[in-house]
Amino acid sequence: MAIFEPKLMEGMAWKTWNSPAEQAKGLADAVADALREALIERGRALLVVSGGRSPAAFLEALSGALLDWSNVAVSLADERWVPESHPDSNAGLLRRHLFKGAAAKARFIGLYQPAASLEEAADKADQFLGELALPIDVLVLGMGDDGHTASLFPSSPGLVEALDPSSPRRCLPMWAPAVPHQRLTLTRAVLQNARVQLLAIQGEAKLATLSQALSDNDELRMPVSAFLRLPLSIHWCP
Ligand SMILES: O=C1O[C@H](COP(=O)(O)O)[C@@H](O)[C@H](O)[C@H]1O
Repeated sequence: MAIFEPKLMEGMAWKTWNSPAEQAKGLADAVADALREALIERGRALLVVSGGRSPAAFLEALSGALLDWSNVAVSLADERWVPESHPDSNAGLLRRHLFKGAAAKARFIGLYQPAASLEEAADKADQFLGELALPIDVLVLGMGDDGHTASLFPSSPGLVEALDPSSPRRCLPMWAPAVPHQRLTLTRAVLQNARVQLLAIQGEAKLATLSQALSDNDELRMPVSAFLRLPLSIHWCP
């Protein structure tokens, strides 16, 4: 199969894996190495991962990594506004696939907050996320077919504020076109300073979306564009 690799900014890294299983293992190795480096340099590490369907195998592989999980804090790039017991909860995804064995010792700082409205939940999450020792050491982003990343959705009210690189907000409410519509996202201001930035995508449709985002460079139409620069490494598999 001829693999088409999109034209990247000079220095940005690209890795093609043969299968989702190889991608999951390779990504988990890269993340574990970066966490080990942070633990050596700072004695602690902050990992932020994405939700959705595709990260399950990667999270499983990462849960087996040999590292000092008791000094690792884990948070989410975005969350659906549902409690952890809900099947769509990203926190629930982490509980099922990452926080097992030694990785259960990691400290989880989630985004979900019960509240009367999504806006109030985002305000509460924003306060609570003050506990994060920023900057993020390792960030693993995903991407939807519409070019959203985290829960930075092209059609959502509040997107301009969430993409403001100097916003004082850590978390904002967002509206997704797919259920569950109500989302909480980390803002670009927090995400953009991650020391190690990885984007994991699978399939030809996402490759086409990524190529479009790289050529258009229009953050409001495809918010992933905001992150398509150094130090991002992109991991793709068919
Ligand atoms: O809704 C979401 O979708 C994207 C992509 O998810 P995937 O399962 O198609 O890889 C994800 O990155 C984002 O965190 C999530 O909330």
